[in-house]
Amino acid sequence: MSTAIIGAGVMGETLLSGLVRAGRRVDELLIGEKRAERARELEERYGVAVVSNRDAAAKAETLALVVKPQDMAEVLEEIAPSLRAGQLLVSLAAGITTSFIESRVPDGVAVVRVMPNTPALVDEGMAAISPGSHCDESHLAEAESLLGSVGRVLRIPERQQDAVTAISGSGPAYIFFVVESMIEAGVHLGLPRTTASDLVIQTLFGSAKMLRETGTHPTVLREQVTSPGGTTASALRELEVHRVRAAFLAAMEAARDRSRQLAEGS
Ligand SMILES: NC(=O)C1=CN([C@@H]2O[C@H](COP(=O)(O)OP(=O)(O)OC[C@H]3O[C@@H](n4cnc5c(N)ncnc54)[C@H](O)[C@@H]3O)[C@@H](O)[C@H]2O)C=CC1
Ligand SMILES: O=C(O)[C@@H]1CCC=N1
Repeated sequence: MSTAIIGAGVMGETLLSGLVRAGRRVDELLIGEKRAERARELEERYGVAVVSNRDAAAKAETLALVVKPQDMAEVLEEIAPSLRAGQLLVSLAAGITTSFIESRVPDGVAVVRVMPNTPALVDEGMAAISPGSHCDESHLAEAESLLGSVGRVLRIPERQQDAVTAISGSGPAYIFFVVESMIEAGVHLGLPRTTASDLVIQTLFGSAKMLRETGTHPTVLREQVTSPGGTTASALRELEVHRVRAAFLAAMEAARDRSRQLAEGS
């Protein structure tokens, strides 16, 4: 059973490397990639075959579509003549709906929409998957196995995908932004950059592990750190004064709205 990845940029390579780590045979993987230099790089790095999108569509049973939303219509136009009923298209593109894809491919081609994220690179990804209208359990299971090789997978109704994109799809960027900000603040407080960086990264890792392993609500965990009249209370007051909570709400609404716009091709 061969699987093709069309579009091997950041997310395409993340998926490819995860499949290889999970033990998928390289001769069962195909890549379609527009940039010749990038194609060569991946051939050298993974020993994987880079073929035309049409060949990938003709040969693979499952195709992961990992191009930008703005390039999706062009790719579908290119591969549609080579597709046949029974194949599975797994789209990882933000905003693009299953109906957008289904209306551009032959009847009987199954479509699953996925929102992955980059922590998949270290097998700690979070992916949300939704079935299109011609999907059965075997298609969902195949998409689950594809994304399950690089992290957790959740099945959700497609109407939730834009909100999911704003949380877990874009989410790693918010976390990295907070990390950058805390390191920079540490430098302002007089710490060497490497010390500040070590402190922030381990604090993030430890906090994430506490959330996952204790299952305790984040409010309770935050209260445990906040001694009455202490340092944390002083810091948190500043975050409230600077409306960080409201900023997250506005930021994530903007991401959700942008995901909706991408579906319209802008
Ligand atoms: N980067 C991320 O964190 C996430 C990205 N995504 C989705 O993944 C998709 C790809 O995003 P990135 O990897 O960040 O972008 P990217 O720009 O790094 O990768 C896109 C790749 O597609 C290739 N490409 C463009 N047109 C092509 C065509 N006609 N045939 C073959 N290859 C073609 C480009 O050369 C490029 O290598 C997007 O739809 C995005 O919404 C989803 C979740 C997270
Ligand atoms: O920024 C983007 O559009 C993509 C989708 C989610 C994360 N990266």
